[in-house]
Amino acid sequence: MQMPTLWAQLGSIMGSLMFLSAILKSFPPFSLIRGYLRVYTNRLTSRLSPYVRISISEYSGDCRAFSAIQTYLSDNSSRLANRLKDNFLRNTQNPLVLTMDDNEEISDEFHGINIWWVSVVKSHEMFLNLTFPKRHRDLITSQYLSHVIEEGKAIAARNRKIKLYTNLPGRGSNGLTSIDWKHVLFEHPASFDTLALRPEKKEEIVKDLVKFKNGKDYYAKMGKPLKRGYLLYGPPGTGKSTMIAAMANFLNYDIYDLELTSVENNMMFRKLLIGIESKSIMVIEDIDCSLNFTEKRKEKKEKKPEEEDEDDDYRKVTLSGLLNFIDGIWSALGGERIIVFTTNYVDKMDPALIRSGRMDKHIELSYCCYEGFKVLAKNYLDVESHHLFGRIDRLLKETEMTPADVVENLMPKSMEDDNESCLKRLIEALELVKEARSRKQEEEEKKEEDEGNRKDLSAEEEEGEETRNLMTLH
Ligand SMILES: Nc1ncnc2c1ncn2[C@@H]1O[C@H](COP(=O)(O)OP(=O)(O)OP(=O)(O)O)[C@@H](O)[C@H]1O
Ligand SMILES: [Mg+2]
Repeated sequence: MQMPTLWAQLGSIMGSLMFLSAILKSFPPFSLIRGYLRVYTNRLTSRLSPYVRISISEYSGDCRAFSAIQTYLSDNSSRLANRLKDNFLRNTQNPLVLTMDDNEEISDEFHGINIWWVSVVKSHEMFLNLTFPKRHRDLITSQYLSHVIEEGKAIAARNRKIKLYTNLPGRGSNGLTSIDWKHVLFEHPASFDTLALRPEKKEEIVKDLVKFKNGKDYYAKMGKPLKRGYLLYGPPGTGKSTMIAAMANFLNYDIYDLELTSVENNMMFRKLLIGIESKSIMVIEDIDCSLNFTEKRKEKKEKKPEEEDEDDDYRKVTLSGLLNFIDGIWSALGGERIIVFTTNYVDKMDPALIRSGRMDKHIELSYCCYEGFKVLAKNYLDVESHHLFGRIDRLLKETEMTPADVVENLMPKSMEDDNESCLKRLIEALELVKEARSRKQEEEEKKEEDEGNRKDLSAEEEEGEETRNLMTLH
């Protein structure tokens, strides 16, 4: 529905009066008259008009509310507006967002009341002008506007695409190494449904995440910052990275994959940490290796003290720097943040880093269990029961195979591969692993036995020697 024409015409009369006043502007004695003219024409139109116009500026008030209104209108504009403006938010990796063109009009309806929105740009400032019948002023200002803001926020949350950030080193304008987050859209299909894990463990993790996500009030009451730390540990190929992807998809959080080895000093580190937005998961993979690297660099430097800067200790990324960050800076920033460390060697971890309170939850990812296999069979073969499942269950109990290896054997390799042949291939692989394992066990037992025999033999020899010595003494 178009804005009422009578009032549009009145608007054009006003425009003419404004034009007249602009001409008068060039004559200084008339500038006063011009001012009065504007005030009175505005008053006259607003008195006579049965409509009210509210103007919302992008710079006044709550900018989040403004952007929520924009989102709401953008969503509606794809249906309602005649002309659309393609607007790539920030950069081209973001999805195409359609927004209102300048001076584009959009009509909306609320409880049967017609409302018109117009976007106007004046001196680089954007305004969203809202026109509605005067008699509904209370309803529009109290209910409609909050409805638009809430709806806009909900649309933004629904359309939010997860991003994967990585810290890539580059050269700053001063020629020095600089480091910043670069992102791509994150389109990993992993979810807790497709994760091969014991159901009770899966449930426990999901519950923990839900509690965190809904825990804003609880954390505020406790005076705790809204952050949670997880340590994922287990052999390669057991799903640590896959679980991070599942967590991000579940929470709809961005991932910040921090490559610690390319962070040269604590200043850079701080800069990166401050650049991490709320609703995010910061990941440091293979934390044992990352920290070893920095420790080694420290050792190397310590050998040449003459080369060290005065504040060198401050500049290096150290374990204590990392821990300080976890305890301090980030908490002060507010927002909802999760930190995940992964390692293949939990025993090698510095106890200070993993002591309780630092990482809230330690999650072990281990070899594939039968329940995990069933999830993988459903994911990759779309099969939920099969006469070979029983044999696979027994073999998985007798031997150890990572979910990654199960996937590798289970995946169809050609068009001729059917469920039976895929499952048989997995059985063969499991039997090979089992055989290799029992051979290794036998070899170890034999080695132990040989060592035992050798020890007995040398003990006997020693005993014989002692007896001979005693005999010569006598
Ligand atoms: N628990 C699992 N559930 C489902 N798929 C899995 C699981 N573990 C491994 N996979 C499969 O194996 C591949 C490798 O797993 P992933 O990269 O998550 O292992 P990882 O534990 O992070 O290994 P690494 O220690 O080498 O980083 C995944 O792409 C996925 O296909
Ligand atoms: Mg990994």
